[in-house]
Amino acid sequence: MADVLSGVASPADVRALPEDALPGLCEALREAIITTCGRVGGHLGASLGAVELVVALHRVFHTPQDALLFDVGHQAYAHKLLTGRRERMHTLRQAGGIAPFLDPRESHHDALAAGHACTAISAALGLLSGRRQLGHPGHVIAVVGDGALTGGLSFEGLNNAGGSPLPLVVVLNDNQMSISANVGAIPALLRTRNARAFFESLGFTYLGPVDGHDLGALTRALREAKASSRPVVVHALTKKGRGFPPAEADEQTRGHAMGPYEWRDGKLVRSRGGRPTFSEAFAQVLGEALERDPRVVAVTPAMLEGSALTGLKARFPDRVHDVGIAEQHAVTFCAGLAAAGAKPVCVIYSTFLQRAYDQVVHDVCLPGLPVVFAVDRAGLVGADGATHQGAYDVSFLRPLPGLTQWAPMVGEDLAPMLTAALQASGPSVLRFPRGTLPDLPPELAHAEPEVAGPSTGARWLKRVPGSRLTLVTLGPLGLSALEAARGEPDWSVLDARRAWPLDEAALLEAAAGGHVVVAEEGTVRGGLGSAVLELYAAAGIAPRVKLLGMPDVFLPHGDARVQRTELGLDAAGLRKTGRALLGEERR
Ligand SMILES: Cc1ncc(C[n+]2csc(CCOP(=O)(O)OP(=O)(O)O)c2C)c(N)n1
Ligand SMILES: CC(=O)[C@@H](O)[C@H](O)COP(=O)(O)O
Ligand SMILES: [Mg+2]
Repeated sequence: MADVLSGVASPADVRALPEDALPGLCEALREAIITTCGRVGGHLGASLGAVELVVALHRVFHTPQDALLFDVGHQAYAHKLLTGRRERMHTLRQAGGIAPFLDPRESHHDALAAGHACTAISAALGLLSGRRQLGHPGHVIAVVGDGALTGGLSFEGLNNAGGSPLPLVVVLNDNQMSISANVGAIPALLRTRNARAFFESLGFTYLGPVDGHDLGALTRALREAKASSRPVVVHALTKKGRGFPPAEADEQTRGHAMGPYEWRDGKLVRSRGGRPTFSEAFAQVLGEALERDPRVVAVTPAMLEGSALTGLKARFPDRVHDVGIAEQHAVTFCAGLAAAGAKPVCVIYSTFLQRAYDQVVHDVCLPGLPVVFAVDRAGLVGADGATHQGAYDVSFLRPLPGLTQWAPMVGEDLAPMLTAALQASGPSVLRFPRGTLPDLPPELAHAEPEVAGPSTGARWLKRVPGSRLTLVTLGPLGLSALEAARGEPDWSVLDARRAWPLDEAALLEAAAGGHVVVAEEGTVRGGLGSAVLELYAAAGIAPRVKLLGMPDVFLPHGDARVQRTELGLDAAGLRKTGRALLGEERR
């Protein structure tokens, strides 16, 4: 089977295959996807479901002359395998390896980069319009999921495309799943005859529904779409996880994303256990808040699973809202809930909050509504790479008047910070990272009331009278700083606890020794470190300050722990920076 695939180095080879070789090609692609994800993890379910679609697209269209755009890009492993990346597929999502999503810098068969959902239709229409304006021929095809049709950006694209004469091809890959089961009215409509009327009324020719695993039917529909002189939608019905029974049977996500060790010897092994993640610990305290106060509600834009809210959704079906891939709506919906007197907690990944910036500014902060943003995946995210890094939330939220930004260091911080946020009269953020909860270090184990205490200011993790240097940190980095300061008798460590507003008195005290290192897992530019420098400038003092964090580049995929070390954010790196800062002065 693998032999069919090894003879395919480019889409031209796919087109050259006889029709009767295609089922074997699809089987080989599935085998390669399952093996790759088994070894290194990845977006298994969506890629398995799109195998026939990808093969049919490459049979009918000719990339790169024709531009093929996949929404998000998580369903496109077959496309990667058919476009010259097969031999490097084992490096998927690892440092220096094949990218998690699509990127023209990796292959000229990838028309545009993505990673966030709902961009494909707008991007494809822009590409087609630009190509036509510049006299370039070629078709442009946007492959979008049914989940993407819960997002407003997709509809902005459909509105523009349906009113335009350009022959954009939209392939709707409808598997009735987002990450979890898809939600809302539009996915329901897609399974009725009204789907045709819906797209036709938006100005598209509608082809389908077609069985998205029937190569012949798909190829015929795509050929018809290719011949169209108007915008056209090909509606393909697919099954997420197709061809891998454990993924097909996974009722929660149909194998949406798998860790590397979850499939062994043909069996799915869910390698759970160990310490809970920050998301799970947050869901636990959120559950307690939901129990305690009937006004509390939780809102997620399509990330029930990743945000560990599936259990809460089952327990509080009417108070945990999955609103679809609709970050802007999620935030403004929370504004409405808060205006009604409810206490909304918008649980949202840092990277996806970017899409709802105006809603945070205009709908929540400007009226000062008490919405709580639980900002998950804040900091390095690892394998998902540049599109998903939680790099910017502190920097883009810090200028907003009245918004308090909490950063728990340990799991014990979550409950008091959530309580403070729920009691506040204005908006708050709690930012926490991807990954498991850290252990309490011995220094703090005995001081639990202080660690878990209701203090609203910064927290001295180590306070040495007359210290020469203070490590100021945000979130779990406080633990690395504490480790770095062990054996350094004249270093103090201050956990800022909030990125904004600052605990000015504590931070001015931190500067008294003349040396300050500020470390955070967010972009250095505009982050906590910048805020500390602004404070010192306003106070007219000039300690020697070194800022550590995420640099001024888009950090690619890789192992987050390794990246943390490379950025000098582990204990050894912090110690080295502190010593260098003191050493520079000696010289
Ligand atoms: C703006 C944004 N929000 C959330 C996500 C997380 N996400 C990635 S894939 C996905 C589900 C997409 O569903 P669909 O478009 O139907 O594709 P499928 O996975 O079913 O093939 C979600 C919610 C994202 N990538 N971008
Ligand atoms: C493609 C996408 O956006 C999601 O599937 C994302 O990869 C989930 O990330 P987590 O694994 O951190 O939940
Ligand atoms: Mg889907």
